[in-house]
Amino acid sequence: MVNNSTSLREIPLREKSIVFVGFMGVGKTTIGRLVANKLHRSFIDVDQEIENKYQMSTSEIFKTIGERAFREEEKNFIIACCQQRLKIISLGGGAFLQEEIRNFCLANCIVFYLDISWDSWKERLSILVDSRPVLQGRTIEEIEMLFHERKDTYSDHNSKLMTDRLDEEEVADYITDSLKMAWNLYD
Ligand SMILES: Nc1ncnc2c1ncn2[C@@H]1O[C@H](COP(=O)(O)OP(=O)(O)O)[C@@H](O)[C@H]1O
Ligand SMILES: O=C(O)C1=C[C@@H](OP(=O)(O)O)[C@@H](O)[C@H](O)C1
Ligand SMILES: [Mg+2]
Repeated sequence: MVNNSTSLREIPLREKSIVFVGFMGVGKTTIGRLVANKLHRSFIDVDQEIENKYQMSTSEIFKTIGERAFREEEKNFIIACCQQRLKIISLGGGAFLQEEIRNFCLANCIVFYLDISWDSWKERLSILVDSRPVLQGRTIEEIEMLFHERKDTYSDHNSKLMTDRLDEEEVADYITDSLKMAWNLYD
């Protein structure tokens, strides 16, 4: 369920943009796109926006302009998108490490945390590693440590779903239904 916390009062709840956060590979991009289709809202994937701007993959951006510059772009894009209403926005998994981004998203949007257990996540590693520069050159033990460290980062959110054992459609349906329920309850 979505909490009707005080920070969600200024904009009507049903007009707030929805922001998906969670560890890389949990499904933010895939689920965000599906939820946007189901709710007839436009979808913004922040990584895709940055890739379009630079005409490069995220891995190439990390290699050429560097992670620090990527993080600055990420912050600027997120702050711009989160000022818009009625959007579905998927962040990159590292974005919530920046306090400014966290605070801005929580103050202006509904933050939806997609969670996954380590056991389920590690089955996806082989399909993720080539496109996720943060995973490259790390041992599985280092990745597991990063996975657990990052959990704290996502602890500030308005709503959360454990996605283990749910396929993409099931996750998107659950989220769409819970949002509609919250809108009917609180707005
Ligand atoms: N609930 C799910 N069950 C199984 N696979 C999933 C699920 N959600 C996403 N995936 C798959 O996991 C991979 C990473 O998804 P993606 O949406 O790119 O994650 P993120 O944006 O969080 O990095 C994709 O291959 C996607 O199809
Ligand atoms: O967790 C991270 O630091 C990152 C996650 C990626 O996005 P996804 O979470 O969509 O994979 C992308 O922003 C970049 O590779 C860095
Ligand atoms: Mg993504």
